[in-house]
Amino acid sequence: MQLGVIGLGRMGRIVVDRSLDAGHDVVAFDLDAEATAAAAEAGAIPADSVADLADRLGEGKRIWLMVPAGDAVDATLEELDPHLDGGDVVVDGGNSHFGDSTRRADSCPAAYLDCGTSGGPASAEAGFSLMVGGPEWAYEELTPVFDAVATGPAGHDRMGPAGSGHYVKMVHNGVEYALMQAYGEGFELLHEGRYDLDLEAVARTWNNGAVIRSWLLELCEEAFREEGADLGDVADRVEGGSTGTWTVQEALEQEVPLPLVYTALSERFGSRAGEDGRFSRRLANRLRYGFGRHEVQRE
Ligand SMILES: NC(=O)C1=CN([C@@H]2O[C@H](COP(=O)(O)OP(=O)(O)OC[C@H]3O[C@@H](n4cnc5c(N)ncnc54)[C@H](O)[C@@H]3O)[C@@H](O)[C@H]2O)C=CC1
Ligand SMILES: O=C(CO)[C@H](O)[C@H](O)COP(=O)(O)O
Repeated sequence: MQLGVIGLGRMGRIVVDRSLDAGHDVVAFDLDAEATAAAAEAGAIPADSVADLADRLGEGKRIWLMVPAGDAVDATLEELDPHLDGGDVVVDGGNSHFGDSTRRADSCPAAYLDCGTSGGPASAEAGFSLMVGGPEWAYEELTPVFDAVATGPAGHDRMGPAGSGHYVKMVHNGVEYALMQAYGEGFELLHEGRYDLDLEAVARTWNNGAVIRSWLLELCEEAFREEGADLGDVADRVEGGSTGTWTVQEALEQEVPLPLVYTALSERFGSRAGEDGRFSRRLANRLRYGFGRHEVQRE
């Protein structure tokens, strides 16, 4: 299949590389010319604008957007609009709000797939987990690309109609916040508590057979190995928060109690309000680098 990829940062570049590896042809564009040139070096056909990318794709365009959520998605869709028709498919693989995605699906001339993407840049080799919303025919049409970008056929599925893919990814991120909070609290007590413990050894032991083993816990182990058991100069400041905020807003609207997600989100806000250093938040700060390559805030 021929795939156009717009947005070649940490995540988009992985979409390009995994698609190329699976034998697909890729036309690539990023506002940053260096990112486009790097994708070309890897084997993609470079485009010098959104219009150029659309021209190079011809009829039956399949286009994957991996730009920051919000204005960049709308700006790209506006540029694509005159080049699209009902036989084309656009995938938004970023962390867009599900409400934005349903609005875009309504106005986009092409079939529109909202695709929640999990795994982060750290999953370049293993592949992502993809949660897709939108028309069934478009999902089936893009399945060879989803097979390539995900861990394989089991790593993606159609969640339902427009918006559902990003809705599921929003809730996924709420769970991610709560899990980070839970591990953070446990390690904080172990760090402050009555024994002088090697937290890397604790995490390694837990990761081998314990009920609470997980990839996030492997990233805790990695963080202690690389930063030291006291997390060195990793600051008590946790950035991000948009997807967790949306999760809590949706829970309030649906009257579903989500105290853990709300607490984890509040901890992030607290970390940015000058409250004093908490080990749990320092670990959350470092874990965001582990899965997302988000910059670590340091003292
Ligand atoms: N980093 C992560 O762990 C994950 C990120 N995501 C989502 O994937 C999307 C991309 O994230 P990253 O790759 O991490 O960001 P990034 O900042 O590494 O890359 C974004 C790229 O988009 C380009 N760009 C921005 N506006 C553009 C436009 N109008 N036209 C063309 N290119 C444009 C930038 O030059 C940059 O190369 C975001 O929505 C993010 O929330 C989703 C899952 C995990
Ligand atoms: O979607 C992701 C992981 O699943 C991204 O890494 C996202 O940026 C995480 O959210 P936040 O930036 O609020 O920590």
